[in-house]
Amino acid sequence: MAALVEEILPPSLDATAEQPPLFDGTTRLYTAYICPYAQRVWITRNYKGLQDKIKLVPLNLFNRPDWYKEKVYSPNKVPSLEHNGKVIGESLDLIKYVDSNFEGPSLLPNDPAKREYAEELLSYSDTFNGAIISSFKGDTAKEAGAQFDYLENALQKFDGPFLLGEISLVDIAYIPFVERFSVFLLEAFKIDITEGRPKLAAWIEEFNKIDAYKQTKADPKLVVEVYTKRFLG
Ligand SMILES: N[C@@H](CCC(=O)N[C@@H](CS)C(=O)NCC(=O)O)C(=O)O
Repeated sequence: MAALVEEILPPSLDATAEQPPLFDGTTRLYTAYICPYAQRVWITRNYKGLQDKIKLVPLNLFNRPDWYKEKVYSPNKVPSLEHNGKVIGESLDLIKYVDSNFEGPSLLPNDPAKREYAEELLSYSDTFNGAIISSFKGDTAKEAGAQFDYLENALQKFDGPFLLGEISLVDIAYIPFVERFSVFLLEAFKIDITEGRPKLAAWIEEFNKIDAYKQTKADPKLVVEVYTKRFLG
């Protein structure tokens, strides 16, 4: 369940910050507020009501503390999760890990047909993101449009506003990216991704009602700034 009271978010740690204790029994999500991969795990944690069980350790990715790579997680990326004496990474693995190793509502249905489709959609997410990012330097409307059509079609497969009907890890895997692409495409290309895609529009609207998600949304101004620099520079 979503927390009723809005969580006060801790400040991001930069290169000057001291390392929090490691393996002291606290479960920690090393994250960055701007990172869509980390946001997947953050939403999962919030949705399952694990705010008191999984502590957020936000990092400033532009001025990262050396101890993160040296002592915590050598790939030096976020997200990573410190739990039970080890640190593990990769957002798609982490959302499944958090779903199956912690309490709270399950975020994967038991229905085998839905499970199979979940895997298909999860493994498609890198292709989806990659195609949209490369569309920024190509025929944006056509190439990005094809990816949003894919989601629009996927949303028609099961009854209900979410990809498997009910909300699941699959929706949580896509929303951080759709959120950023939607802001950036509108601002930089005047493309409204919901135009002519009623299912996608309803999906985004449903998400915006969920506190577990709302609290994780990225600052749209920062998204535009970072994306413009990274993809149009
Ligand atoms: N495949 C990874 C990707 C994580 C990732 O690329 N995170 C970015 C921030 S959004 C990062 O930490 N980049 C820092 C770097 O690559 O040095 C996952 O799904 O968790």
